[in-house]
Amino acid sequence: MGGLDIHMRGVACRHGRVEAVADIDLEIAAGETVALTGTNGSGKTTLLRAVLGLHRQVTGTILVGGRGATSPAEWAWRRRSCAWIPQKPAAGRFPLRGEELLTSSGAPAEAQEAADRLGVGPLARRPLHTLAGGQLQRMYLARAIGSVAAGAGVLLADEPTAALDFAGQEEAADVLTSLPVTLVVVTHDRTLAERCDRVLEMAAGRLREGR
Ligand SMILES: Nc1ncnc2c1ncn2[C@@H]1O[C@H](COP(=O)(O)OP(=O)(O)OP(=O)(O)O)[C@@H](O)[C@H]1O
Repeated sequence: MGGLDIHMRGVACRHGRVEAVADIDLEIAAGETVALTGTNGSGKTTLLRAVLGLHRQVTGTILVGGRGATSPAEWAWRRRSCAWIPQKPAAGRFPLRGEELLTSSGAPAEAQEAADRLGVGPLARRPLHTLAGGQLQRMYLARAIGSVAAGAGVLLADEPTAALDFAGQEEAADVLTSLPVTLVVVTHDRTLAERCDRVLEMAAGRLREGR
């Protein structure tokens, strides 16, 4: 199994005066699949965004594949190494089309093939904001598959099955847990959590091992 390891020591994240994440120590081995569960607002999204450098008010140490990120070149490496399925797609200034999202994976042909397999290939010409929630999640999953084909060793997925129908949830769980990467998936979906090697629970910004 491929993948990169993740190391966190004393990680804390603030949103202004709100301490969203506190005192996180975590080791995830290369190729491990980890479900991150917990109450709403407990800091799960903030923690994933911190790994990607999308959240700036972060202290402590985060290493992916043994490498920290400070310089723009290091952050560029981190973003290539970590495929990302966001909870809410960023609203850009211009409507982004499906095929642009797929191309942003770094492996457009593989991402398009994955979109075809997931049943959203023909929708790739449409602006993303015109897709139904489940179609959009499938498009992001296809982009993540492209990112892995392009060399990402980690997949950070934020509630990737929340908008899917039952069959879609099963299919997405199969795809997510069989990719040759380290998976950290924020989810409230028990079936997906049960398929992961470890379940971690967050409450009020702190982490504990669920099983
Ligand atoms: N942009 C923001 N500005 C201010 N506070 C924020 C912002 N984003 C998140 N927060 C706060 O940080 C805390 C953690 O939020 P976060 O989105 O990380 O939680 P979560 O565990 O992912 O929740 P959910 O399961 O509901 O998606 C919450 O108290 C939230 O209100």
